[in-house]
Amino acid sequence: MSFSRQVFGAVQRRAFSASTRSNSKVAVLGASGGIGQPLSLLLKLNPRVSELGLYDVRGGPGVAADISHINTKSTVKGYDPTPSGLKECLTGSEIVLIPAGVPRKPGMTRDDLFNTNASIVRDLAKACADAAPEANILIISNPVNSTVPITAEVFKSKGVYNPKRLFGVTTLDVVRASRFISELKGTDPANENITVVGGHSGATIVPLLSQSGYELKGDKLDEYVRRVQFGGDEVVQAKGGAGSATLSMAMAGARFAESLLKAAQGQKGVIEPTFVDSPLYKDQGCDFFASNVELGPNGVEKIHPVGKITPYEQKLLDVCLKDLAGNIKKGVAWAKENP
Ligand SMILES: NC(=O)c1ccc[n+]([C@@H]2O[C@H](COP(=O)([O-])OP(=O)(O)OC[C@H]3O[C@@H](n4cnc5c(N)ncnc54)[C@H](O)[C@@H]3O)[C@@H](O)[C@H]2O)c1
Ligand SMILES: O=C(O)C[C@H](O)C(=O)O
Repeated sequence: MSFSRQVFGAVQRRAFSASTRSNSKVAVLGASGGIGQPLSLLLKLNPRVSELGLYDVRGGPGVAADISHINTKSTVKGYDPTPSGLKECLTGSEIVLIPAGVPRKPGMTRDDLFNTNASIVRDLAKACADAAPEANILIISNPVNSTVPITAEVFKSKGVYNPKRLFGVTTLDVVRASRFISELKGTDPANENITVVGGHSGATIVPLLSQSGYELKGDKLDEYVRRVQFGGDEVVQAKGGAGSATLSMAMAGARFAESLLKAAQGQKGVIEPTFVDSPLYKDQGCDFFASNVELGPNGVEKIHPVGKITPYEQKLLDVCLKDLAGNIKKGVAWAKENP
């Protein structure tokens, strides 16, 4: 049963019927924010989650108190920004989602967030490496192309890096690519699943429409690709300085967490696009790359190659790899200089 169906079922039936393991603790770091709150709400509605830890530099216990009244079985606890609060929130977590950090304003690129968010993610990664070294770490904070390599460096420096358990969440790009093609083709977006590879910013986002069997030509194809690559900017503009995508991101983050939980609980063939430590383009300076990844009880089970693409898509990929290599290099260098 799909997650959205489970959510609606939960709300309507007041009880969950899913056969689930009872020990999946999930932590959200940045739980009071624009993404953190709806993401925590969706996780509370997920019967696969037994315990929710909600941490933020401000307001974690308030959000937790509110969400804890929802009549699903999981327990919820909020944590304040004390060293013991963060440690307690993380201890025993199977999944840690990190949407902590500042969002863009109009005119900014995701890379403009680097100076603020790099240290936020580094410090939270240190706490994760100490208190939950075996958890699946899901990085949402931008710029994802750099914050994921920063997290890897932190885990490496503490001797606990497991490349199979670190994920940059790029699900929103696939959600958008699927929704936008359904608008053009008049199909049900729930049945679309467009492959998107690369990274998570501008030209590093590469939708592979040809693999879905659809064909767009000329300006129509250019416009579609541009909309997928710059969908985030659409929301930033529309919010006029009040932040970036939060609700759609919460849905995407909850979907990815659900997929990891399904895979951990024994379901086979769970595939999600995600930005991981990947062999695919290491020879071009990209130690991390988003492609379809089969998930399993140990995190990354199998990284799928990009597959057959058109000459048009190859050009997009070439531009992507150049930009992405720079973003990754920047994150690694910063983490080494700012341990
Ligand atoms: N990966 C994606 O597809 C994607 C999509 C949308 C947004 N984002 C990114 O997610 C991040 C959060 O966006 P938002 O709209 O929720 O921002 P927001 O400002 O609404 O919320 C961020 C939250 O992080 C908290 N925070 C800041 N420093 C912290 C720390 N050291 N420890 C714990 N919490 C801390 C803040 O108190 C705040 O509650 C941004 O960097 C944004 O660019 C990524
Ligand atoms: O656009 C942003 O800055 C937020 C996020 O990365 C998005 O794709 O919506």
